[in-house]
Amino acid sequence: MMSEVDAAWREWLATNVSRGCTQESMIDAMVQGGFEIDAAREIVRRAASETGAVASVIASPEDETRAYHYDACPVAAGNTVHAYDRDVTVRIRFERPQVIAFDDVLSGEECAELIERARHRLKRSTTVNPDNGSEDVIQLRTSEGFWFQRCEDAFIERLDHRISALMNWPLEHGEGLQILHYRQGGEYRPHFDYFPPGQNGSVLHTARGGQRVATLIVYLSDVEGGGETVFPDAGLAVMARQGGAIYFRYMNGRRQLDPLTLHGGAPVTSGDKWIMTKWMRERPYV
Ligand SMILES: O=C(O)CCC(=O)C(=O)O
Ligand SMILES: [Fe+2]
Repeated sequence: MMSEVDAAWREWLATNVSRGCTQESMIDAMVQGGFEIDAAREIVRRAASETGAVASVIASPEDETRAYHYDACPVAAGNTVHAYDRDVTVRIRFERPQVIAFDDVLSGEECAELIERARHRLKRSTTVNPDNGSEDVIQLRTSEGFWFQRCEDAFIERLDHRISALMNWPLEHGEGLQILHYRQGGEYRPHFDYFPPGQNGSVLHTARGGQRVATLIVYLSDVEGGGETVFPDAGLAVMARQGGAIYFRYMNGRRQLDPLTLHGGAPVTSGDKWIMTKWMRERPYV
């Protein structure tokens, strides 16, 4: 457990406070980064009062525009999107944060094939260590995962093309598809998919392709109980339904990051949960 706030964490705190992040979201991120919850609460409270005092002295009209600016929705208006080789149904559009839920991104057969291919190749999921960028197994993320190489064969290539068309973002900017399996009791506590600016570990991850800009999570199975994707600061929960997906965007054209995209996978109370995730980067991921 960490209790010391080094220079990188200090900068991260100051940036997030001035950007208007909620204290709860910062506390969550610090706990994910290895801090004890009470220490994180106290550190965030102190940072908010210090930075808040400075900010109020230097406040200018510009500060009001520092809140995350929402660019136009990445998915064109309409009830269906033609994505490469498939018509995908739009279910829900949410503006703040920018979240879109879809049905029929994958067929039942495609979901089953992905699960079969991944089943024997799963490894316990890791999380990025904020200090040194290494991938650690921690309790906050109890699932098993497997990565496909981008376009590794004809089947995966077709899905990579479809997902890139759906996300309206170049295929070359995408990480390889990741499969995750949660058993009963498995969960992924609230976190950001972007690499927190100002953390040493983030440097390693953004060296290739830059920052993450958006996520697509495809549900490969229905879940008997629990397992919804939750956005605690937005008061939003999306149920896992086989073939459906959720798209959320957190970096805009000004390179601001949207703290409202704090999200997690709620505990699976009954049955299994399988998902497939695509993360898009700001630049080609090569
Ligand atoms: O399991 C979920 O619904 C969320 C997964 C997630 O947030 C992630 O893999 O980054
Ligand atoms: Fe995530």
